Amino acid sequence: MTKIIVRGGKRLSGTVRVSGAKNAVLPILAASLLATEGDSVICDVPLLDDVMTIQKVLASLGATISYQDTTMRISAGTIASYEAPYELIRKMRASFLVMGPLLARIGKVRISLPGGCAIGTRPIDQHLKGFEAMGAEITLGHGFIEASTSTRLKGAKIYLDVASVGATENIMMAAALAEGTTLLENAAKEPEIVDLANYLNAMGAKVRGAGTGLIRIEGVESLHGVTHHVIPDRVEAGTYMIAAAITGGDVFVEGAIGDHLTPVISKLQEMGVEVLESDNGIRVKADHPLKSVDVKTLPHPGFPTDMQSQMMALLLVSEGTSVVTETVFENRFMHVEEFQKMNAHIKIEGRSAIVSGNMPLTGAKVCATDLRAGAALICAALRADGETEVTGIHHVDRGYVDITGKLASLGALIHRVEAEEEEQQAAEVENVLQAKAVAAVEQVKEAAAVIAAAELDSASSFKREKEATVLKVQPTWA
Ligand SMILES: CC(=O)N[C@H]1[C@@H](OP(=O)(O)OP(=O)(O)OC[C@H]2O[C@@H](n3ccc(=O)[nH]c3=O)[C@H](O)[C@@H]2O)O[C@H](CO)[C@@H](O)[C@@H]1O
Ligand SMILES: C=C(OP(=O)(O)O)C(=O)O
Repeated sequence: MTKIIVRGGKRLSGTVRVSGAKNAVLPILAASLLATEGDSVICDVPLLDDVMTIQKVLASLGATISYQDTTMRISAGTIASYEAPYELIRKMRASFLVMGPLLARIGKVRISLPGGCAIGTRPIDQHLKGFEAMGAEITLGHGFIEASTSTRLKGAKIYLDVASVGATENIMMAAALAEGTTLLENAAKEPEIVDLANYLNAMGAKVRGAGTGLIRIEGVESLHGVTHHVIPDRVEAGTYMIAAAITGGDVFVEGAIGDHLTPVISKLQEMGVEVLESDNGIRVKADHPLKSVDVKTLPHPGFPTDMQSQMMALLLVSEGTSVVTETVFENRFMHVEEFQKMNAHIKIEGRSAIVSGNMPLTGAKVCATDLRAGAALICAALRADGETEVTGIHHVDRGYVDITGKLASLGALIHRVEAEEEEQQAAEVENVLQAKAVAAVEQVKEAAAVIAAAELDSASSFKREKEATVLKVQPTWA
């Protein structure tokens, strides 16, 4: 089992660079399917497990992909299949984002219901409602969705019941090639939506209003490949800001954009953390004790649900009691049980967690129940007394580029043990034990031999004595 081992108590300092945003690059790579001409060149791609998964989905549909360092080149001139493979779609929620581009580009798609982190039920009704409004016929059965349209999709007025990030992105991509204008109301406003709109517009689309609740998309006949730089990952940046604050450290998070992190920055400042924004990053300085604050997750520009568990880790070591309320997903408190193994005192009441601050955290064996839970446990471990072993690392690998390397560069005592490495270590220990056992047997044998020799020696001297005696008592006639 792969694990990350952290010895807590080190104050972090130095500079850490943020990678490209996972939640921006995934829809952008899906949108590359819309380019009939020219290659799409995507720069600052974070090389994460999720990126590898979507790359495989695109390849299975007929796109050609190559990459060098963090630059990916996609050629989607030919789409060879309308069927997205089940094994890939079930692995990751964002792979469902190929539905909009496929419908718009070839008018047909067969895709399984998506998987992803177990943080709630995560329906896709708003995506489907949007496609249906644009003229797609949709059937559902046996865990699969089939959608088709005999003509080009038609622009429509679509009101989202919830400001869903994924539905906004999927509908925006489909509408980019639809006939006529689409008005998307109650759209999500996340920075990743704006990045996708910028990418689509560079490809030749006409998307206006991204970042507000009303997006207007005027459909165009075709789109072409372009070069695009992905925005920095605000959740990764926020995680390093928490890591700095929880250790009472002083860290410059290079590349972090203040405007994308307003709710996180303002909560940190309320707690007494010094946050200094500049053109090329954000510096975080903290001196304990920190004050407790209440946090409620909301769609952007509210406090991001993807930062809730990391924030909870920080609240565990602040003075007083805090209330953390999760309104975006109905089951995103699974990290609480793991924190409790580290001596955290947290009580869940409905959609809120009552967090007792100022608890001396202790190292423990814990498991990442989802991506951000894993990051939060690592943050708590940086502050805990003793050693913490975090398993469930495949979740963390979905969203953090080299988290151990980046934290170690800030002075954290952290390392990763790969499953094979662990097996190898176990085999080495077994070899050593076996060698010791063999040596012990040899020693026992040697000792036994010595004893036997001694016994033999005393037996022969006894025999010699006896013989001597016998000789002595021999009759004179012999
Ligand atoms: C790859 C990606 O970008 N993932 C992010 C995206 O996920 P994702 O796009 O899946 O999240 P959504 O914004 O769609 O989900 C928000 C809420 O809307 C509900 N909902 C969503 C769609 C739908 O058709 N019907 C419906 O009821 C969901 O169950 C959830 O309660 O936004 C989430 C909310 O900021 C983040 O936590 C994820 O990190
Ligand atoms: C929940 C997340 O991702 P996904 O939507 O891909 O499951 C996340 O990034 O925290």
